[in-house]
Amino acid sequence: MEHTLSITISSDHKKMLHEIVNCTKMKENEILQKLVEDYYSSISGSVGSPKSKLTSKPVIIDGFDIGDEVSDGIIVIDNKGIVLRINKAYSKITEIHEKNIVGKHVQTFVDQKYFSNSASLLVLKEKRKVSILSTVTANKKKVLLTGTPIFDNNGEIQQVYTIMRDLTELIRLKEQLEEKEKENIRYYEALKYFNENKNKTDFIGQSPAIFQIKSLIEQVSQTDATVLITGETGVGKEVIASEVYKNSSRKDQPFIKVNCAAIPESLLESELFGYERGAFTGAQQKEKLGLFELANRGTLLLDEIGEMPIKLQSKLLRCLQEKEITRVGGTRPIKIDVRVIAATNQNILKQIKEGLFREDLYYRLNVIPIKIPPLRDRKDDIYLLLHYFLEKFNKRYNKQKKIDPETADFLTTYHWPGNVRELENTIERLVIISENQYINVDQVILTLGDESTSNKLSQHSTFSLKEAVEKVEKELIYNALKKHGSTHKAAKVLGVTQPTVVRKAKTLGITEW
Ligand SMILES: Nc1ncnc2c1ncn2[C@@H]1O[C@H](COP(=O)(O)OP(=O)(O)OP(=O)(O)O)[C@@H](O)[C@H]1O
Repeated sequence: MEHTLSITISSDHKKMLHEIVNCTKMKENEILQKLVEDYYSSISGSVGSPKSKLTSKPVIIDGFDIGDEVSDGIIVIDNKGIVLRINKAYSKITEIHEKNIVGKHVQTFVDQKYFSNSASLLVLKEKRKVSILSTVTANKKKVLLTGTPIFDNNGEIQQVYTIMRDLTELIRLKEQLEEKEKENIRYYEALKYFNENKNKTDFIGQSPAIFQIKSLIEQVSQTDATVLITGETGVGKEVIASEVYKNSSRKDQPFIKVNCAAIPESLLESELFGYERGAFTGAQQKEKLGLFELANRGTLLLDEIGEMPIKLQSKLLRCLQEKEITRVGGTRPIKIDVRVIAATNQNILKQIKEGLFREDLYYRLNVIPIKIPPLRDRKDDIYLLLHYFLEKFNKRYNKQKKIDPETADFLTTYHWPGNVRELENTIERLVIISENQYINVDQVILTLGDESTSNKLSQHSTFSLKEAVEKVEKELIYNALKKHGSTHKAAKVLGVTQPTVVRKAKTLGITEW
């Protein structure tokens, strides 16, 4: 049978109840229910009732000891600052055992730097309720302290009770929320960018460097000027050459690409300039058109121009200056109308110094220089590109893989020695091999490890396997600690437990980060 219990609360108790709600964030009826339960159990004499606690511990709030039932810490001091009692949660948060604090002056703990400051002492000084933020030194926990004075009938402070709320979880949630919000903004921007550029381009990027290159492309596309594109391998030199072509008035004419490094030296001349019938032993009966002639009225990309044999460079220079070519074995100059774009990942100026590249050809090619910075120097683009490739490969392999913010963060901080090509290959591999919907940092590390870490290590053949594993572990743990600042966060990122991080850091000699 159910009974309805009606409770009448005095205005003093109402005030108190209100403060407990404020401090503990429990609901009013939850607190009342708890009090009623305690009351009933006190009548039946069970341990933990207000009465039984009252006999062993000082009063906390007007006769009711709710202390051990709540998750917030509670400390009660008398008007001299001596600690009368703490609840279990207080011990848990501060890692101070009840027997080590009860009976001592609270100032001792501030002096010994257990806490950065004390709300209880402040209440004694200011004789009013105060709320402050403090840090528990032992575990760096951020806590919110709300100290409330209890006055006697003469208006003197009798006791102070302080509620300690552990903000660690709250801060973590707040950080997570902020990260999610940032992620949403980035997603939104990436989506907006894709929608705006969907049908326009395969050239992704909105870093300041890429913006500049885009506006340069717009300007040079309208001319026939020779363009020299430089940058490390995989930065997108060919992509940019295509953009110049697609934006130019020659876009409906041929676009021919030739990799000067891929064609044997003996064949390159005839590939580029063609040959006349019977020009050399083995030449076919019929004449052959070279790539310059095939690209007539269009655009020719001379990729890896730095690899062009010096002998051929003078012929190329003549062709660019005279706008005509002579086939191998021929004497007749043939007029051509070709826009030349050259690309290289070599340092041509160094090659000039070493006598490997003609200076006059360099200046002839370098009319419009486009220098593409490495991917690691344009972090804004990494984020866009990784989502672009994720979408591309999800579509190709019919998957719905996602990248969590932490992983995206990691990918933006990685140094990408192989630039966009390496990022593209990595995302493709991750989309294929990842078993979960979310691609995580561990998988990325393993995938990158396939190529970079293991390659780097295999070059150091003096390492034993154990040493090599330790080296990788040390690097990963150190980087995670440095980036995330705490063993807890590092453990989460590395997908191991926090004690494992602490233990491994110790054995690997990581003492600071
Ligand atoms: N800005 C970009 N947007 C989209 N894809 C890109 C971009 N830059 C590079 N890529 C992709 O990265 C890969 C490598 O690009 P690309 O071949 O143009 O590099 P590269 O600088 O010419 O390399 P290499 O010096 O080795 O010839 C290609 O698959 C290309 O589609």
